[in-house]
This record gives sequence, C-alpha cells and structure tokens, in this order.
Amino acid sequence: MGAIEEEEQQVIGDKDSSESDSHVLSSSSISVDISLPFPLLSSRLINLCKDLFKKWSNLEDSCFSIQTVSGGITNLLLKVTVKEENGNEVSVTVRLYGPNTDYVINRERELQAIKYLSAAGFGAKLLAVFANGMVQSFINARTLTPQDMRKPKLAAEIAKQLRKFHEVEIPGSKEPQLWNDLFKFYENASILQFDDAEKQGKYEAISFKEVYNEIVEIKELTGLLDAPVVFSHNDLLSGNLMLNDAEEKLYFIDFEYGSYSYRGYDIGNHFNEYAGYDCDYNLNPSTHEQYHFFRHYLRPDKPTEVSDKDLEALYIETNTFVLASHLFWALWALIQAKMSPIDFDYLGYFFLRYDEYKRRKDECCSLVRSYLSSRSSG
Ligand SMILES: Nc1ncnc2c1ncn2[C@@H]1O[C@H](COP(=O)(O)OP(=O)(O)OP(=O)(O)O)[C@@H](O)[C@H]1O
Repeated sequence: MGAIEEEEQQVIGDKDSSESDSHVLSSSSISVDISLPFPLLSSRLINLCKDLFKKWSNLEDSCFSIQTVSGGITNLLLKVTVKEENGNEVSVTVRLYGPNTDYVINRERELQAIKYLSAAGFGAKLLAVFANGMVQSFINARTLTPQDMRKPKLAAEIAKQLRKFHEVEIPGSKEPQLWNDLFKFYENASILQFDDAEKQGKYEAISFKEVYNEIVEIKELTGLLDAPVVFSHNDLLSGNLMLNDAEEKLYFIDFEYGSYSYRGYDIGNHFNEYAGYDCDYNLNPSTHEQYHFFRHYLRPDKPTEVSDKDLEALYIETNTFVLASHLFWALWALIQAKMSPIDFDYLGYFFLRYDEYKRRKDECCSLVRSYLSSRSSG
C-alpha cells in the first residue's frame, strides 16, 4: 500500500513549512466553483496550486496541465500535472466537493480519517486542503471492475487489506456511527418535497413508517450479535479499489463515508457491490465466495486454518449487516435525489436497494435467528 512515491512527497513539500517537513498540511481559503466552464476552472486550479505549493508559485501557467479524472457521483476529480523547473513532471489530484454533499458526508470526519489512514499506508496521500476540496497524490493504477473484485486472488488481497484497514486506530470516539447516520438520513429523507410531479409521485409511494420500522428491527437484530466495531471504509465498491498490475499493488481510496462501524457491515456492504453499478443482485457472492473472503480476512497468514465456527459466525454477521447496507444506500439515494445536481436516477436507485432489502430480509433474519437460538441452546 502507499500511494505516493517518497520522492513525490518531497518534491511537493508545503508552502508553510520547511522543505523537509512534508507532513504539515498546506491549506488555502480559496474556493473553486465546480460549475465553471473548463478553461476558467483550469485557470482557478492553477492559481490554487500556486497558492498551496510554494515550489510552484513562480511557474508559468503553461507548466500546468489539467485533466478531468472523474465526474464521480459526488465530486469532481481533476488531475493536475506540473512540469517543474528541473524538468520533472509531478501529478496530483484535486478533488472539488460537489454541492450539497455535506448532507451525506461529514467532511471533518473524513479529513481526520484520511490523515491516519494515509499515515498507515492507505489511499492517496493528503497533500493540501482548501475551502471546498483537497489535493492528494495521484495513484498510478487502474480502477477495478465489479468482475475483478470477485476473482479469487483479488478477493483474497482485498480481504487481507481490509483486515489491515480495520486495524487502523483513528483518534476520537470509537462509537459505531452506523445507526446514528442511518437515523439522520431517515430524518432528512422522510421530509423531502420534489418540484417535479413525477418524482414527487414516486416519492409519495414510499411508506416512511415502514422504512422506520425496518431500521429499528435490523438495528435490534444486529445488536444481538456483539459484532466487533472497527474503523470501516463503508463504501468499498469497485470504483474505490485501484490496482497497479505491474507492482501487484492494491489501493483503497475514497474515505468519504469512513467511520467507526461494525466489521460485518463493511464486509456486507462490499459484497453488495458485487452486483455492480446496475445492481444485478444475481451477482451476489455465493457462500463459497464469501467463505474464501472470510478465510483471508480472518487469517491473512494462514487462511486454510480458519475454524468452521469462525467462518459461520462471520457469515451470519455479514449477512445480517447486508440488510443495513441496503437501507443506508436507499435513504442516501433519496437525499441525493433532492440535493445532488447530478443527473442520475437516484429515486430509481432507492427502489433498487429497498426492493433488494425486502427480497433478502426474511432469509437473512431467519438465518441469524436460528444461529442465535442454536448458540443459546448449545
Ligand atoms: N488519487 C487518485 N489518483 C488517481 N485516480 C484517482 C484518485 N482518486 C480517485 N481516482 C479515480 O477517480 C475515480 C473516482 O474517485 P472517487 O471515488 O474518489 O470520487 P467520487 O467523486 O467520490 O466518486 P463517487 O461519488 O462515484 O464515489 C476512482 O474510481 C478512480 O478511478
């Protein structure tokens, strides 16, 4: 793991610190309007970079080249490549937060987590922050596809890295945030109003009383499991996994939703992403695939030595929290349907996730209930 070459860290340095101290974070009060036309946006980004990094402040604008990496569902991500005086080329990413993303993302929590996760070798290095975004190192790797994630070798590597990720300690409260976040989403999602009549009609078809009761029921059920609490990524989809094939190096990126939560939630949420961007839940991982993942998660050094008892316990834990993950992203989608400027069928996404929740609910709940009763009678 580890996203930036040592060399690159030193090259960039920090505007307010000595050359050798590259760990003090550079910051600027500049804000860049995400909706600007590209040429104007580029010129603002150049000014921003010059303000943030002393080394670049005297370079001609022509030394900077800007490309869009991803429109994302949430942010705008740009790659800035800088030709420095010594002829070296350095690339960084600039992330501009999408408007209204504060409704679903706690930026303070994200920044706190990035500092410690990147120190532990995860994701891109955080190089600077500014009013509506951050600058990170550029990762030379390809983004995984949902099909890649389930390849046995990669699934084992993801499991191993996830185990390490879960061992990182982030200072501050260790209270699991899942249910707080879910109830907060519920509160915001249940009082929306859409100008578009068709959207409003679809929205009104949702029974929020039912959704509320489902959250309460799953919270109570998962509460019976004594699931370990760890710092969770909470959004481990293929787009947030990058691989440098030549170096066989896997990167977890995008810690926007990271928080202390239940390990089974993080794994279950990852498994829900096997369905890919089209939410084809026929692609949910089989028990065999899940056990393969669990073995490498539980015993990265000796995966064949995991006991059946431990495998079963993690299987139950994961497949209960799988339900919570559907509820979380279903409610997230409702808030996005109202708040996000991005043209995506978020309301449709709510129904995809909520319908899958309902389809799996009975099977998952009876699985955990029979497990708990066999445990108490045994
Ligand atoms: N530091 C980086 N270096 C290189 N490429 C990156 C980096 N960070 C992100 N990417 C690329 O950009 C894509 C989107 O990144 P990311 O998921 O962080 O953005 P996002 O706006 O949060 O998107 P979404 O809302 O869709 O999750 C990633 O799938 C990856 O391909």
